[in-house]
Amino acid sequence: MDKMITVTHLQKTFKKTVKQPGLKGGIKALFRPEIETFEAVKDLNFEIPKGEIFGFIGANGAGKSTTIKMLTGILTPTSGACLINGKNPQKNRTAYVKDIGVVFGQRTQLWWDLALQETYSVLKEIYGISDSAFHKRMAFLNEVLDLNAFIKDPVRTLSLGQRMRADIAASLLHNPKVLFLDEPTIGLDVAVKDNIRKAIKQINQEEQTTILLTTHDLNDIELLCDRIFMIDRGQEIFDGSVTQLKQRFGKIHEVRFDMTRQDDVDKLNYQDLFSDLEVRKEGTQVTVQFDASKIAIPDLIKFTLTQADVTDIAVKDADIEEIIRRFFRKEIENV
Ligand SMILES: Nc1ncnc2c1ncn2[C@@H]1O[C@H](COP(=O)(O)OP(=O)(O)OP(=O)(O)O)[C@@H](O)[C@H]1O
Repeated sequence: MDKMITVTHLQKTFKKTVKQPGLKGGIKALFRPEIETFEAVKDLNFEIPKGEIFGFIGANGAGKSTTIKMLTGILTPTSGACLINGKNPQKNRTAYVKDIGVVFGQRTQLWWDLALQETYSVLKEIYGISDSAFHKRMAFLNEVLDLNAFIKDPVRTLSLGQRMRADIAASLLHNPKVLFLDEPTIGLDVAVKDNIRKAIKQINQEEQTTILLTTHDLNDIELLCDRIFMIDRGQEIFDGSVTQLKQRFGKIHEVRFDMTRQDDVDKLNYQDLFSDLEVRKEGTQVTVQFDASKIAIPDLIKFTLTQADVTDIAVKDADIEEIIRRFFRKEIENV
């Protein structure tokens, strides 16, 4: 398969001035600053084939943004290299930006006061897109992202979900080969997240766009990513499929039941009906961790309610931080 992104021995070191506490420390830092180096990205190596949705995952501060900034040409690596569609993002900047689209979920690249369609017209000029190519492209993006209902509205009046769809369309207007999506479903409600995911999947399948996706949402990971690459403190800790991720780090869906009677808790046996789940009992609280592709939540809840007097139910999915904690717990256990 064709390689679209190649990252070799990529490193980024930041220099920070260390300031001792107090006025004396402040003055010393001013005249004789103590410089500390901090390795935000350490020796990353990966290859992404054309058309893959690559989940780039890590806890806060792991080094994801720093890596994306190097891949998009905003930051220069301290050492190592990245090659995207055969181009070096730092060297072939003008040619390179035509190959990539970037969406930051927390920030918009759209002009706040312009109507959405005017924004697209401006981008058309910036990218030098011909009239016919532009109309064809807009028709496709309208179909996938359903922009028509709000395309005449100023960006500032759009809901967060509409704005995200509008931002994704803007990043795809020039038909890039690679799309960088940073937290595309952040802050959206479940139904809207679902729409965005469907659109991302459709674009990837119809156009073979290579997508590098950063997300803290495990449903994004499960439903979208062909492959997961996890980093912690700038270093790779996992590279594999979602199935391998689950095998290695455990189940990611969790339901917690609060029960009135200890007796019920003691008698409760999920293995009667279900296989492949993990049950933890603590006093009158029972926590079940399971794989949602094998066990449906309503079945699990129905079974529990027929077996025990339940006062509270909480459905909670493990988050990235929890998965990484599990990773380090396992590492310690295996020492
Ligand atoms: N310009 C900079 N100068 C100094 N340190 C920096 C700079 N940019 C990032 N860092 C540090 O590098 C580390 C990695 O940051 P980065 O933003 O890449 O993490 P992240 O994985 O994207 O986190 P988040 O999920 O919170 O966005 C952090 O400890 C951060 O404080």
